[in-house]
Amino acid sequence: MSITPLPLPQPPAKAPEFGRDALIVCESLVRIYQSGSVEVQALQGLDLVVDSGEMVAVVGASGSGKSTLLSILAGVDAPTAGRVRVDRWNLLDMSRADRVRYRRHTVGLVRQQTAANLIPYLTARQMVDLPMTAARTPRRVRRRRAAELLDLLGVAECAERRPAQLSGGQQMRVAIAVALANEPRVLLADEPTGELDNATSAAVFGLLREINRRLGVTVVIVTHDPSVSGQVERTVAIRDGRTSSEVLRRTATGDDGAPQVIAEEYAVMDRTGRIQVPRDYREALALTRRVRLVLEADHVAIRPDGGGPG
Ligand SMILES: Nc1ncnc2c1ncn2[C@@H]1O[C@H](COP(=O)(O)OP(=O)(O)OP(=O)(O)O)[C@@H](O)[C@H]1O
Repeated sequence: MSITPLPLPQPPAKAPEFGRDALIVCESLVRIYQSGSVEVQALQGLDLVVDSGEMVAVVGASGSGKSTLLSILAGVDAPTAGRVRVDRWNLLDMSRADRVRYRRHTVGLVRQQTAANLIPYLTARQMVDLPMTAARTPRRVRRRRAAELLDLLGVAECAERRPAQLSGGQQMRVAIAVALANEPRVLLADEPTGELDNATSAAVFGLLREINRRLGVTVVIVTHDPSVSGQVERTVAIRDGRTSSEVLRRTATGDDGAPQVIAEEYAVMDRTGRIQVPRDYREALALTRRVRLVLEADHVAIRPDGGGPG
């Protein structure tokens, strides 16, 4: 029996470089931790592309590799293999001096425990001033910018207070102001609302959205809280150290003319064509080890194995 192959669309002569125009590109990122004789693969070939100006949430269960990813993007940790570029920096191959420059100017990091971001004996204004002093910003500019940032974050009245005199929400706002002090292109936040009550977390999210919109800073938030996807336009899910799916939200006009938020889930395909089929889909059709892929004119179908030698 002969099978007539479907005519395949012609690929472009030269495929464009993966994530060429993006601000953040992670490709096949691997991070292996060695603890004693045990190897832990925290990231197992993760792909992620974030465009300039985006606000993205990275969600995943505890241990899925979220904090590891953020530490690598922050220049605090180095990957074992793969490719990672932020702005013009190749994070896999960076001198010590460049790493300092990168951490000082390109990224701002807000850590998971609110207290870890703050210095107990400094006031809010002094803490925002510190990264600018390290960057040798003139005193006059530092003063003005610290006042502007504390005002933007809604904690202008806390400028002369130390961390112990601030509420959890105020501490987080000051920590964000500190992270923004040197005008980074990227703000990275690890569980920024993990220790806050619902109302305070909603307020902090609103602020992050405003910073993203008003300052044009690209924001990447890592959290185990799936409800966060309701707060951002794009949510990337990671599972077992790999990107598994993305949810995109957009506003469209419904039949009644009212605006409606539409959330669509996509599977993420890596460069070699691998995708992860969600467990509920696999279970619904009893998809197991072997499936049939069928190329149709405008889609690829995955069908259960019809039998035969196993
Ligand atoms: N320094 C380290 N040494 C050894 N193993 C580590 C180290 N840091 C992380 N791991 C392991 O790597 C895996 C991923 O950890 P990571 O902290 O990135 O996950 P996470 O998704 O941020 O989890 P959580 O939500 O609990 O913070 C886990 O199995 C963790 O135990």
